[in-house]
Amino acid sequence: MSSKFLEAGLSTGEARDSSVTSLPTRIAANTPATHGIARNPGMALDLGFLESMRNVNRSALERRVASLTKRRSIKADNQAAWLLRSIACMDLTTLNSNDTDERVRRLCAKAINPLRRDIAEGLGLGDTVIRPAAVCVYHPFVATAVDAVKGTGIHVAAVSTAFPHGLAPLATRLQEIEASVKDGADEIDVVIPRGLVFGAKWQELYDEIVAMRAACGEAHLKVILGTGDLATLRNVMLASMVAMMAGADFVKTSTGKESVNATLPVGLAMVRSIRAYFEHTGYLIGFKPAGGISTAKVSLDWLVLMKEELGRPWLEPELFRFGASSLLTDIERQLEHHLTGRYSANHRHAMA
Ligand SMILES: O=C[C@H](O)COP(=O)(O)O
Repeated sequence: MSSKFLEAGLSTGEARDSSVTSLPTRIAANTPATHGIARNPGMALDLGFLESMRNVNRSALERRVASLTKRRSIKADNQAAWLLRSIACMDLTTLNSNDTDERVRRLCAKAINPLRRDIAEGLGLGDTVIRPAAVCVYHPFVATAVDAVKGTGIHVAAVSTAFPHGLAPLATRLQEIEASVKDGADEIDVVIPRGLVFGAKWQELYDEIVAMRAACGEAHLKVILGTGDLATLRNVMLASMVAMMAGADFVKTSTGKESVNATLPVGLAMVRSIRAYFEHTGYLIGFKPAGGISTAKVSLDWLVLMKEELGRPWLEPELFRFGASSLLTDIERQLEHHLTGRYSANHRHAMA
């Protein structure tokens, strides 16, 4: 397998339902796959635009998800290429109460060498380096992670705003962002206080996210909505839109700590908001489903959804990430199975 093969595996039209093609076609015509994506500057809060957003039909979204996930068939060789893409679009995460510097160093070591040598060799990767886009850690471990991945190109993402509930005073949350940036974080995952959504306090939510974006400086801002807490798909779409208007680089589903985390229908609602923002402003916003994504098969469903709904640019780490703590283990197992026809025990694919 060569890097050329990796690309071919993604461009052979595995997902067959192309009922929504206008955005992928337009973006493919104007946007290189990996470079030149202008950073979203945000815009003034436009309440009229929010009001004009149509109500979301949950069953229509569910039907669309079902058609995308049931009708796709990815051939075995291409499946390996897609799984490598899942790794490249991953924020390899540890967000546990018992995290330690040592655990974070092990996570970073895994990010640097995500595949066992025999698997990488079996796939014929040669000089092609496949690594997660970022490691994602709590603020106290940012400096450790920055040191551990230095020189590898792997980004360090920090959850820095009283994660996972976002309920500290705004000034405290902004200080935490500034401290993470100072310690070297390239990306900041912030979580919104969900109460602002229930109260339709869009101006307050917008102002908070604008302040967070300013505190990030050059670091990219991912805004976590905590979708499992937001009660309705309309709330999810409106909160996504407010976050993008306020300058989010990515919108992200969940913290991994809600009782319901990333689901495909909710993800589709957010992706449709990204589409609407693009149509309105011309800016491309990234998407990060996170929480409970632990199997290779489900990661393929997400990749197909991105490719079919938004197009090829959203199969790049600049615009798509999985937030996941255990997905890499299953992908490695599936790749081993692809090569040998056998599964080995999880402990042979050691994580942090
Ligand atoms: O942002 C990432 C999530 O916290 C990871 O959730 P997970 O442990 O369910 O994969």
